[in-house]
Amino acid sequence: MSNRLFVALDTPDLAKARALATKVRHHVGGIKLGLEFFMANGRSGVRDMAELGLPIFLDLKLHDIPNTVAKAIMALRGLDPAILTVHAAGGRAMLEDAKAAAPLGTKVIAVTTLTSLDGSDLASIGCSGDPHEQVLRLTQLAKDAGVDGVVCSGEEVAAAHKLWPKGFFVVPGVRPAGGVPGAFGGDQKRVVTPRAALDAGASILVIGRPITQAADPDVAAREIEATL
Ligand SMILES: O=c1ccn([C@@H]2O[C@H](COP(=O)(O)O)[C@@H](O)[C@H]2O)c(=O)[nH]1
Repeated sequence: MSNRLFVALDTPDLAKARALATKVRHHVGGIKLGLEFFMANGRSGVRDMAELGLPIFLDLKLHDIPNTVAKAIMALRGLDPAILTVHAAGGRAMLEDAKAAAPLGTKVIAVTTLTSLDGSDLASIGCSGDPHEQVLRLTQLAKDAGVDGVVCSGEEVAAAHKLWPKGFFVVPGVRPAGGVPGAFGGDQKRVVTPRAALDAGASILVIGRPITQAADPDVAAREIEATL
Protein backbone atom coordinates (compact mmCIF):
# COMPACT_ATOMS: atom_id res chain seq x y z
CA MET A 1 0.00 0.00 0.00
CA SER A 2 1.78 3.16 -1.15
CA ASN A 3 -0.25 5.72 0.78
CA ARG A 4 -0.78 4.56 4.35
CA LEU A 5 -3.21 7.30 5.34
CA PHE A 6 -6.87 6.31 5.80
CA VAL A 7 -9.31 9.16 6.27
CA ALA A 8 -12.06 8.58 8.86
CA LEU A 9 -15.34 9.85 7.40
CA ASP A 10 -17.33 10.11 10.62
CA THR A 11 -20.63 11.44 9.38
CA PRO A 12 -24.12 9.97 8.91
CA ASP A 13 -24.51 12.06 5.77
CA LEU A 14 -23.76 10.04 2.62
CA ALA A 15 -23.52 13.08 0.35
CA LYS A 16 -21.10 14.75 2.74
CA ALA A 17 -19.00 11.58 3.02
CA ARG A 18 -18.84 11.30 -0.77
CA ALA A 19 -17.95 14.95 -1.18
CA LEU A 20 -15.15 14.71 1.42
CA ALA A 21 -13.77 11.51 -0.07
CA THR A 22 -13.86 13.00 -3.55
CA LYS A 23 -11.89 16.04 -2.33
CA VAL A 24 -9.13 14.05 -0.60
CA ARG A 25 -9.00 10.94 -2.78
CA HIS A 26 -5.62 11.72 -4.34
CA HIS A 27 -3.93 12.16 -0.96
CA VAL A 28 -5.25 9.17 0.99
CA GLY A 29 -4.80 5.43 0.63
CA GLY A 30 -8.27 4.47 1.82
CA ILE A 31 -11.55 5.44 3.44
CA LYS A 32 -12.62 4.48 6.94
CA LEU A 33 -16.37 4.23 7.53
CA GLY A 34 -17.55 3.81 11.11
CA LEU A 35 -20.68 3.10 13.07
CA GLU A 36 -22.14 6.54 12.53
CA PHE A 37 -22.01 6.13 8.76
CA PHE A 38 -23.09 2.48 8.75
CA MET A 39 -26.10 3.01 11.04
CA ALA A 40 -27.36 5.75 8.75
CA ASN A 41 -26.51 4.31 5.36
CA GLY A 42 -26.04 0.55 5.78
CA ARG A 43 -24.78 -1.74 3.04
CA SER A 44 -25.90 0.47 0.19
CA GLY A 45 -23.97 3.40 1.63
CA VAL A 46 -20.81 1.31 1.81
CA ARG A 47 -21.33 0.18 -1.79
CA ASP A 48 -21.82 3.76 -2.84
CA MET A 49 -18.54 4.83 -1.21
CA ALA A 50 -16.70 1.84 -2.73
CA GLU A 51 -17.50 3.25 -6.17
CA LEU A 52 -14.81 5.87 -5.55
CA GLY A 53 -12.28 3.07 -6.02
CA LEU A 54 -10.41 3.40 -2.70
CA PRO A 55 -10.01 0.52 -0.22
CA ILE A 56 -12.78 0.50 2.40
CA PHE A 57 -12.04 0.09 6.09
CA LEU A 58 -15.30 -0.82 7.86
CA ASP A 59 -14.72 0.15 11.48
CA LEU A 60 -17.69 -1.48 13.21
CA LYS A 61 -15.72 -2.63 16.29
CA LEU A 62 -17.89 -5.71 16.71
CA HIS A 63 -18.05 -7.06 20.27
CA ASP A 64 -20.50 -9.80 21.25
CA ILE A 65 -20.60 -13.54 21.80
CA PRO A 66 -18.73 -15.54 19.13
CA ASN A 67 -21.86 -16.75 17.30
CA THR A 68 -23.34 -13.26 17.04
CA VAL A 69 -20.14 -11.68 15.79
CA ALA A 70 -19.57 -14.44 13.23
CA LYS A 71 -23.14 -14.13 11.92
CA ALA A 72 -22.85 -10.36 11.76
CA ILE A 73 -19.70 -10.70 9.67
CA MET A 74 -21.41 -13.23 7.40
CA ALA A 75 -24.24 -10.75 6.95
CA LEU A 76 -21.71 -8.28 5.54
CA ARG A 77 -20.85 -10.73 2.71
CA GLY A 78 -20.72 -9.02 -0.63
CA LEU A 79 -19.26 -5.84 0.80
CA ASP A 80 -15.86 -7.47 1.36
CA PRO A 81 -14.13 -4.50 3.00
CA ALA A 82 -10.34 -4.42 2.95
CA ILE A 83 -10.33 -4.07 6.76
CA LEU A 84 -12.94 -4.88 9.42
CA THR A 85 -12.62 -4.31 13.18
CA VAL A 86 -13.74 -6.32 16.20
CA HIS A 87 -12.91 -5.74 19.88
CA ALA A 88 -10.09 -7.93 21.23
CA ALA A 89 -11.86 -7.85 24.60
CA GLY A 90 -14.49 -10.14 23.06
CA GLY A 91 -12.06 -12.96 23.78
CA ARG A 92 -10.17 -15.60 21.87
CA ALA A 93 -13.15 -17.65 20.64
CA MET A 94 -14.86 -14.54 19.33
CA LEU A 95 -11.69 -13.48 17.48
CA GLU A 96 -11.22 -16.94 15.97
CA ASP A 97 -14.83 -17.09 14.81
CA ALA A 98 -14.65 -13.55 13.42
CA LYS A 99 -11.63 -14.45 11.31
CA ALA A 100 -13.24 -17.69 10.12
CA ALA A 101 -16.40 -15.82 9.08
CA ALA A 102 -14.63 -13.06 7.16
CA PRO A 103 -13.89 -13.20 3.43
CA LEU A 104 -10.31 -14.18 2.60
CA GLY A 105 -9.43 -10.72 1.33
CA THR A 106 -10.65 -8.90 4.46
CA LYS A 107 -8.17 -8.17 7.24
CA VAL A 108 -9.77 -8.73 10.62
CA ILE A 109 -8.22 -6.29 13.07
CA ALA A 110 -8.73 -6.35 16.83
CA VAL A 111 -9.12 -3.13 18.79
CA THR A 112 -6.93 -3.40 21.90
CA THR A 113 -7.46 -0.26 23.99
CA LEU A 114 -9.31 2.70 22.54
CA THR A 115 -7.09 5.74 22.04
CA SER A 116 -9.65 7.75 24.02
CA LEU A 117 -8.75 5.85 27.20
CA ASP A 118 -5.94 6.47 29.66
CA GLY A 119 -4.80 4.61 32.75
CA SER A 120 -7.50 6.05 35.00
CA ASP A 121 -10.22 5.09 32.50
CA LEU A 122 -8.89 1.53 32.48
CA ALA A 123 -8.87 1.42 36.28
CA SER A 124 -12.47 2.65 36.34
CA ILE A 125 -13.57 -0.36 34.25
CA GLY A 126 -11.62 -2.80 36.39
CA CYS A 127 -8.56 -3.29 34.17
CA SER A 128 -5.35 -3.54 36.10
CA GLY A 129 -2.23 -2.11 34.52
CA ASP A 130 -1.67 0.82 32.21
CA PRO A 131 -2.70 1.09 28.53
CA HIS A 132 0.70 -0.19 27.44
CA GLU A 133 0.31 -3.45 29.37
CA GLN A 134 -3.29 -3.87 28.25
CA VAL A 135 -2.39 -3.31 24.59
CA LEU A 136 0.37 -5.91 24.76
CA ARG A 137 -1.87 -8.43 26.54
CA LEU A 138 -4.56 -8.05 23.88
CA THR A 139 -2.05 -8.01 21.02
CA GLN A 140 -0.78 -11.40 22.20
CA LEU A 141 -4.39 -12.65 22.37
CA ALA A 142 -5.13 -11.37 18.85
CA LYS A 143 -1.97 -12.97 17.49
CA ASP A 144 -2.78 -16.31 19.15
CA ALA A 145 -6.35 -16.18 17.81
CA GLY A 146 -5.12 -15.82 14.22
CA VAL A 147 -6.59 -12.45 13.25
CA ASP A 148 -4.53 -10.14 11.06
CA GLY A 149 -3.51 -7.36 13.41
CA VAL A 150 -4.55 -4.83 16.01
CA VAL A 151 -5.60 -1.24 16.56
CA CYS A 152 -3.48 0.55 19.16
CA SER A 153 -2.14 4.02 19.71
CA GLY A 154 1.19 5.28 18.43
CA GLU A 155 2.45 5.14 22.00
CA GLU A 156 2.30 1.34 22.05
CA VAL A 157 2.80 0.38 18.42
CA ALA A 158 6.56 -0.16 18.63
CA ALA A 159 6.20 -2.67 21.47
CA ALA A 160 3.22 -4.36 19.83
CA HIS A 161 5.15 -4.64 16.57
CA LYS A 162 8.08 -6.20 18.42
CA LEU A 163 5.71 -8.77 19.92
CA TRP A 164 4.14 -9.50 16.52
CA PRO A 165 6.55 -8.60 13.69
CA LYS A 166 4.16 -9.90 11.00
CA GLY A 167 1.07 -8.21 12.44
CA PHE A 168 -0.84 -5.38 10.77
CA PHE A 169 -0.99 -2.27 12.95
CA VAL A 170 -3.71 0.34 12.64
CA VAL A 171 -2.99 3.57 14.51
CA PRO A 172 -5.70 6.19 15.16
CA GLY A 173 -5.36 9.06 17.63
CA VAL A 174 -3.00 10.76 15.19
CA ARG A 175 -2.56 14.51 15.20
CA PRO A 176 -0.31 16.53 12.88
CA ALA A 177 2.65 18.25 14.53
CA GLY A 178 1.98 21.85 15.50
CA GLY A 179 -1.74 21.40 16.13
CA VAL A 180 -3.54 22.88 19.11
CA PRO A 181 -3.32 20.48 22.09
CA GLY A 182 -6.77 19.15 22.95
CA ALA A 183 -8.25 20.24 19.60
CA PHE A 184 -11.40 18.51 18.30
CA GLY A 185 -12.93 18.07 21.74
CA GLY A 186 -9.81 16.53 23.27
CA ASP A 187 -11.40 13.08 23.33
CA GLN A 188 -8.22 11.38 22.14
CA LYS A 189 -5.92 10.75 25.10
CA ARG A 190 -3.07 8.72 23.56
CA VAL A 191 -1.93 10.83 20.64
CA VAL A 192 1.14 10.92 18.40
CA THR A 193 2.09 12.64 15.13
CA PRO A 194 1.74 10.84 11.77
CA ARG A 195 5.51 10.61 11.31
CA ALA A 196 6.08 9.24 14.82
CA ALA A 197 3.37 6.58 14.33
CA LEU A 198 4.89 5.34 11.08
CA ASP A 199 8.42 5.39 12.47
CA ALA A 200 7.22 3.29 15.40
CA GLY A 201 5.76 0.60 13.13
CA ALA A 202 2.21 1.59 12.15
CA SER A 203 1.01 -0.19 9.01
CA ILE A 204 -1.67 2.43 8.39
CA LEU A 205 -2.76 5.67 10.06
CA VAL A 206 -6.37 6.68 10.66
CA ILE A 207 -7.00 10.41 10.70
CA GLY A 208 -10.43 12.00 10.81
CA ARG A 209 -11.16 15.49 12.11
CA PRO A 210 -7.78 17.09 11.34
CA ILE A 211 -8.74 16.46 7.70
CA THR A 212 -12.53 16.48 7.64
CA GLN A 213 -12.91 19.60 9.80
CA ALA A 214 -10.14 21.54 8.07
CA ALA A 215 -11.10 24.63 6.09
CA ASP A 216 -9.73 22.79 3.05
CA PRO A 217 -9.68 19.00 3.58
CA ASP A 218 -7.71 18.46 0.38
CA VAL A 219 -4.90 20.75 1.56
CA ALA A 220 -4.95 19.19 5.04
CA ALA A 221 -4.65 15.66 3.61
CA ARG A 222 -1.92 16.77 1.23
CA GLU A 223 0.06 18.40 4.04
CA ILE A 224 -0.17 15.26 6.18
CA GLU A 225 0.76 13.05 3.21
CA ALA A 226 3.87 15.16 2.69
CA THR A 227 5.10 14.26 6.19
CA LEU A 228 4.75 10.49 5.72
O1 LIG B 1 -8.85 3.25 19.45
C1 LIG B 1 -9.46 3.79 18.50
C2 LIG B 1 -10.13 3.07 17.53
C3 LIG B 1 -10.75 3.73 16.52
N1 LIG B 1 -10.73 5.08 16.43
C4 LIG B 1 -11.42 5.71 15.30
O2 LIG B 1 -10.48 6.48 14.54
C5 LIG B 1 -11.05 7.71 14.13
C6 LIG B 1 -10.24 8.84 14.70
O3 LIG B 1 -10.83 10.07 14.34
P1 LIG B 1 -10.17 11.48 14.71
O4 LIG B 1 -11.19 12.47 14.25
O5 LIG B 1 -8.86 11.56 13.96
O6 LIG B 1 -9.97 11.52 16.19
C7 LIG B 1 -12.52 7.69 14.59
O7 LIG B 1 -13.29 7.25 13.50
C8 LIG B 1 -12.54 6.65 15.70
O8 LIG B 1 -13.77 5.96 15.73
C9 LIG B 1 -10.08 5.79 17.38
O9 LIG B 1 -10.05 7.03 17.35
N2 LIG B 1 -9.45 5.12 18.39
